[in-house]
Amino acid sequence: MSHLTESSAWQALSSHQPSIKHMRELFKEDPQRFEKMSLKSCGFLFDYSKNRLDDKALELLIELANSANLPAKIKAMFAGEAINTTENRAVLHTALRADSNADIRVNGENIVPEVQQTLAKMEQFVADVHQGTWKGHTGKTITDIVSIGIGGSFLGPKIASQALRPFWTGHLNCHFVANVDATSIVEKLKGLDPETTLFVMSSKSFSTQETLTNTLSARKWLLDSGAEQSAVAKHFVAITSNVPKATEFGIDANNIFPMWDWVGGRYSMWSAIGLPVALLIGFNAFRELLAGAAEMDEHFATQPLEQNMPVLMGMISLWYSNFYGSQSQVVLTYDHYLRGLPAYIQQLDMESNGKSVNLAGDELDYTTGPIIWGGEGTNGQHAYHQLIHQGTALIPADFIMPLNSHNPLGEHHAQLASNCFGQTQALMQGRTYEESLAELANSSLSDAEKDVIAKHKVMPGNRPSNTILMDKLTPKTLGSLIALYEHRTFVQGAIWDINSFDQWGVELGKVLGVNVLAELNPSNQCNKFDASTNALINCFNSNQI
Ligand SMILES: O=P(O)(O)OC[C@H]1O[C@](O)(CO)[C@@H](O)[C@@H]1O
Repeated sequence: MSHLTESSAWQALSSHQPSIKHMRELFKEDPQRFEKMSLKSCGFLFDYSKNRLDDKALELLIELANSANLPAKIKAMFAGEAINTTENRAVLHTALRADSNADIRVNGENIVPEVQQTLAKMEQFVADVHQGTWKGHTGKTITDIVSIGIGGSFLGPKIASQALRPFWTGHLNCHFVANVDATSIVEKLKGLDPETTLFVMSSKSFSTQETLTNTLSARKWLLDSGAEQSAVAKHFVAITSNVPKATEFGIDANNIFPMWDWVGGRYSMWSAIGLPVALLIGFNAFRELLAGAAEMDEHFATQPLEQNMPVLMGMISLWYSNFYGSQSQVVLTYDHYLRGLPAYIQQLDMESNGKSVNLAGDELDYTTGPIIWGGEGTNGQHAYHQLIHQGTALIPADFIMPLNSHNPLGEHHAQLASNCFGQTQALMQGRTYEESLAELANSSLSDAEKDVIAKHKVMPGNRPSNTILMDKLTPKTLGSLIALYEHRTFVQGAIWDINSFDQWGVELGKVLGVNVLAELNPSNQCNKFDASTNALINCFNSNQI
């Protein structure tokens, strides 16, 4: 057994779990349950009362967090300790949104001035593009941004741009290209004018195959339109921590926005990786996004564990993973602008906490990161909610909804809200056999038929959910929301004693992919690999038309 599973809090949680009553009972017994199990902070109402929790379970979860030294680990992250131990790096996405007077040190040096300088460079660039001072090579004003990047260098800017559509200034349109599948870039470039298109190339490492290939194709598209080589400087900017490689690639040194090895890719939208967002919503709004995240940082760093939103979210999610065998969790956004958020949280959480060894490298005897998925409500209600309500898997859900719509139209928003709240209620209370039977009382079915149908209509209930409400979706609330999930991910990694900040699991596929690429040639008969891989390669080689 590991240190964690041997701990008294873990053992006590295991023994206590079977005694937790159905949530229906818990709500009946305690009229104060919502007041006790909800929290208001950073512009959110966080309702966690519809969970399989009683006072004792909550107390023990906080005890587990304490026994895993969570408070000290939070301090270590904010202080810039090298908590990404396998890469010997600090983890300081929080420094990207820290106050300009803050003093945060990496290897003895305050990194805040450098962060501020980069923000100033971004601000100037946004102003130049918006005011038309920055022009394309034929002197025309830029109208379209094409952002090229993948993973953390794509999902953050993409979902933030989508979420903040009502805040776009109207100066620009933006298109995102991530996949190496040519269809992605070809379709995005259709209808764009090379003279008025600016490419923002985002790659922390400047070595990601997809991003380099797409950038080369973008450059070819520009040059094929008749532009001279010198035009590249007017149409390409890059964000990277590998400045030498970017200049070697041909990006003008003045057009490079730095980032740093102490920012993880999936935590990087607050750095210059967020440039497409700033170009769309303007720099003041971008600063609001940072301010929202900073507010959540402050909350996370200072609030006691039992009133700390990311801590509660993290511990509740861990409760289901480790003590109920739940393998998946769902994020349901009741807001069309937030439809991309589940995919973002999926990468954030699964790339961070999809690990099977602890910091010392020992294999774990407990479950880590769950499968995160989700989508937009109410659409999901007519697709996968059936399984969440009546399937055999336990899938805790996060419901996220702004109280006010950017598009108030008739009864739409009230209907959206009623669906959101109704779903959390149905998941919690379910429907008993007796209730199902009663619903059939006036039907013409025989008693035997009623019995069968009633059994099919039974919903077990006791299915957990959190609800996160905010007044309105704004740059600030979006910043707080994303930071909330970042810190939730951190909390779980800290308890599980894993490194949430490396991603060795994605490396092998990249390396093998390069070896395979060398074999893809119509005149080649491959026999270097296993029988399946050889056959797939040879099928490809012999079918090129
Ligand atoms: O920004 P880069 O270096 O191009 O990397 C892109 C993405 O690739 C990964 O390394 C692995 O998928 C992510 O963590 C990262 O965000």
